[in-house]
Amino acid sequence: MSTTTQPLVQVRGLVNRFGTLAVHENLDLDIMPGEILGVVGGSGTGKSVLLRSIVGLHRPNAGSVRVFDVDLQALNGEERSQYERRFGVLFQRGALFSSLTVNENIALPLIEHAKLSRSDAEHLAGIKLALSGLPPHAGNKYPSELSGGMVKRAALARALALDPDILFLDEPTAGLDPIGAAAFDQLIKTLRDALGLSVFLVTHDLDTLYAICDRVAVLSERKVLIADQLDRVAATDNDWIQDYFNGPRGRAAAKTAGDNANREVSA
Ligand SMILES: Nc1ncnc2c1ncn2[C@@H]1O[C@H](COP(=O)(O)OP(=O)(O)OP(=O)(O)O)[C@@H](O)[C@H]1O
Repeated sequence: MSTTTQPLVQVRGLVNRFGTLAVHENLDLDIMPGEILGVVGGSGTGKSVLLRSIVGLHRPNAGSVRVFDVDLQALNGEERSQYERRFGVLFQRGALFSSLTVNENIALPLIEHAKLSRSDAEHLAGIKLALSGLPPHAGNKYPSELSGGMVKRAALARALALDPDILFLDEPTAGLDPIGAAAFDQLIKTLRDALGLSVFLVTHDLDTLYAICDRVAVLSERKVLIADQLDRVAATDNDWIQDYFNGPRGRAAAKTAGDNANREVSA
């Protein structure tokens, strides 16, 4: 992880309401350079809305989002989209275009935003495909012809298309079997290490938190209750946190992480 202490993203005083439903009230959060930040919270606590607010897909009712020390809300549309290109987003269901092949899906942002020719874009798409751990022949398939795990990897390849500085992942391992989920976790970590990315990762997957997250932010009561290293978060005196981290599934994930660490030490 980078030693720079200046946050890459600073969310301050974020307010999001839908009618009478208050989702966020004065929420603050930092994303540090090079970190994998896990974002957890009960269903409906506003993890996806937070992600969408940061990447510019949802306009908050109040508050600021500073990215690379620039307040994105203060920019006009064109200036803002220049910054937003530095975000790669993997949506919950992949969100690939079903009428395009995987290669065409990955090439699309390169043609539209980087103004590359189709052949250059498809060549680069092949590289992103390989980075995401997919074989070259997967590029010629349509999303409906891929397994769930391959769709996630294809969507990750598209999120990487424009060489983002920050990767936003919304429940990337949801729906994957445990082996596929563990492999995807390692892929994210490898990409972070190799490309120096920062990763904002919304998840319900305790194994992911233990395996790859540098810090964990807990959303509760319309704000970030705590954002810290996992052991400190798990020790926090809060009912939801205790149920989540120290319930049967949390203890099992912690034990697996401990066993894996011991195996690495003795190997
Ligand atoms: N566009 C919208 N219009 C109205 N309500 C919305 C909208 N988007 C989100 N919400 C509401 O905001 C709340 C937070 O939604 P969000 O999807 O961010 O939750 P989440 O923490 O990601 O949940 P989950 O873990 O179940 O995916 C929910 O009550 C949701 O119904």
